[in-house]
Order: sequence, then C-alpha cells, then structure tokens
Amino acid sequence: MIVVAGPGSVGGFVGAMLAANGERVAFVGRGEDPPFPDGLSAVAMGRPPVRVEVFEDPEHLVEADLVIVAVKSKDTAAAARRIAETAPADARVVNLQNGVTNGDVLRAHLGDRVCEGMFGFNLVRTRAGEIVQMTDGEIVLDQRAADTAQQLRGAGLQVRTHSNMKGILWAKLLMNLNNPLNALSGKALKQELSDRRWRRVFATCMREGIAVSHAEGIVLERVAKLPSRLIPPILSLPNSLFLRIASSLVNIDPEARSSMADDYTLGRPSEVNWLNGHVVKRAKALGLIAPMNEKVTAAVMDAFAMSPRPPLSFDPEHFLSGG
Ligand SMILES: NC(=O)C1=CN([C@@H]2O[C@H](COP(=O)(O)OP(=O)(O)OC[C@H]3O[C@@H](n4cnc5c(N)ncnc54)[C@H](OP(=O)(O)O)[C@@H]3O)[C@@H](O)[C@H]2O)C=CC1
Ligand SMILES: CC(C)(CO)C(=O)C(=O)O
Repeated sequence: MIVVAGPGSVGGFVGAMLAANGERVAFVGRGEDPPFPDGLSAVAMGRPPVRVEVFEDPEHLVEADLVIVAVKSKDTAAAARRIAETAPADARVVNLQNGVTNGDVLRAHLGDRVCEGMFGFNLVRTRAGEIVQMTDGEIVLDQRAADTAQQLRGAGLQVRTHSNMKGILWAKLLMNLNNPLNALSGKALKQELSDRRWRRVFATCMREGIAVSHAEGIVLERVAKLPSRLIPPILSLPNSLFLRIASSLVNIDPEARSSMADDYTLGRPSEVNWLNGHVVKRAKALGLIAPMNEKVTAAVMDAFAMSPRPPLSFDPEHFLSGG
C-alpha cells in the first residue's frame, strides 16, 4: 500500500496517477476536512484526465510499504511524528517537498529510510476540483528509491534517480527563489518572467543563493534545461535576447503560478522561510550576505500578514531600487 501524507496538489496528483495505474493508494491528511470532497481527478500534461476513488484514513499507514510526503514545510514535523507512530518501521519514505531542510526533519523522526525527491513541475487545483499539470518537468528521486521511480514511471510520470540529491535539491531551491516574486507580482509566471525587471530581481536572488550553496560545499546538479550558474546572466538579458536564448524558461502555461502565489490566494501561510529565508539564514551563518533574499522575505512576511489579503501587484522597482 502507498500512503500519501499531504493530500494537496502534489500529493493528490501523484496519488491519483499511481492509483490510476492500479496501485493501492491511500491519503493521510490532518484529519479535519475531507481532502477531496468532490472526488479526485488529475490531468497530466497532454494526457486525458484520470479520476480515482479516494481512501482517506490514517489507519492505512499501518499497511504502508511506501509513504510519500507532500505536506507544506511547516507541517513536516507533525507528519513525521504520525508516520513514526503508525507506519511499519521498514516502510520507505519519499519526500517530495520543496526546500533543502525538510528531509533532515523527516530523518530525525524516521531515520535513514527517508529518500529525498525533487518535484519539478507546477500544478493547480481548478474550481472543478481537478489537479492539473501546468508546466513540463520531471521528478528526481534518490537512487535508493529506484523501485519507487519505476512505479511513478509506470504511472506515466517522467522520473530519474540521482546519487547527489543535495545538489538536486539546492538547484531546485534556486529556482524556487522566484516563488515569492511570482506571488508578489500578482502575475502568472509567464507574464512575470517576461518582465526583465522581475527577472533581474530573480537573478540577484539566485546569485546570492549560488554563493551560499558554494560556501555550503554543494555540487549543484542540473534541474532545468540550463545549469544553475548560467541562469542569472541569461535572466538579466534584454527581452529580445532572453526570449531567443531561453524560450524554454517561459514555455509555460499562461495561467501557471508558483505554489506560493496559490498559498497567498488561498489564505495559507507561505514557505518563504524554507526558501529565500533559508538562503538568508545560511548566508548569515557563513559570513555572507543575501540582501535581495532578505528584502523579498520581509515583503512576503508583510504581505501574508495582511487580513484580508488584497490582490498583490508589487512593482519590481521596489526591489531594484537601493532603498
Ligand atoms: N503546488 C505545486 O505546484 C508544487 C509544490 N511543491 C512543493 O510540494 C509541497 C506540497 O505542496 P502542495 O501540494 O502545493 O501543498 P498543499 O497545501 O496543496 O497540500 C498540503 C497538504 O498537506 C495537508 N497537511 C497539513 N498538515 C498535515 C499533516 N500533519 N499530515 C498530513 N497532511 C497534512 C494539508 O491539509 P490542510 O490543507 O488541511 O492544511 C494539505 O492537504 C510543498 O513543499 C511545495 O513547495 C513542489 C513543486 C510544485
Ligand atoms: C514548479 C515550481 C518551480 C513552480 O514555481 C514550484 O516548485 C512551485 O510552484 O512551488
């Protein structure tokens, strides 16, 4: 039995794809509202929708051979405790969260059976309750989870395994440094990334993140069509050149937004402290500076603290001007 801890966009999508391929899948949430009250359907890019029956019951954890963790970062410790209490001690745990520290939290509760994963594409939950893949992309799993990779491939997902998951997760973190910019801009990803001023803010966040990753001794792996070190100079190019050289970076559904933009709209907390905030924290610890990530983190904290939350339309000049 495969148990998905975190029946949201990522968990629901992966769980639905696996169930549609004949795997036994159950979902474990916080136990409050049913996660998919109107049923669960997922739409992988270029494929017909799949609709599956949902089993939601924490008791299923007792039968788990595999637990896929897809909660938001703030909920990792609670999910880990539940898994440690209920799942068999030899059940594999695969972590699909963003950020580079959630795996450590899981390992503190669950030991070395935790395998890291990188979930490299964007999903939205439509009003009709479907979870739809909005950007092309792959999943990368720790090479120890080769059989899980095989199950996911069988379900029609693009998956590879890797031995240097730290390098994969840090490279993904660098891409996620745009999540708050996308939320603050109030625009879809494609529109935001078509504005050179937002790309320059993103490029600066990435440069700071790359410096931190080097000081951490991380060997960055490739998670996009381009290696991380080439992305900031390319992001900084004028539009005409950028669109010619890096069309793949904006080859995304015109409606796609980052998961942090969705969190803002849905009134949820942000993961900024695990993304840009983590770069700031590690920069300080390593004697470096990360002023752009610091400014972005502060803006997100202020924006998410507003109640009610108005639509956002930050001006990128707010970040580019010296003040
Ligand atoms: N959405 C996307 O496109 C992408 C997301 N990611 C990353 O994947 C991770 C999951 O994101 P996403 O799917 O968007 O998040 P969602 O908020 O859609 O889903 C998280 C789910 O976890 C549930 N949950 C909360 N606490 C617990 C708990 N203790 N045990 C079990 N379930 C719990 C939540 O319930 P409730 O709502 O009741 O709190 C919710 O159903 C994040 O780290 C995100 O950054 C990575 C790539 C793309
Ligand atoms: C796929 C990507 C990078 C899209 O921004 C993401 O990880 C997210 O939305 O959290």
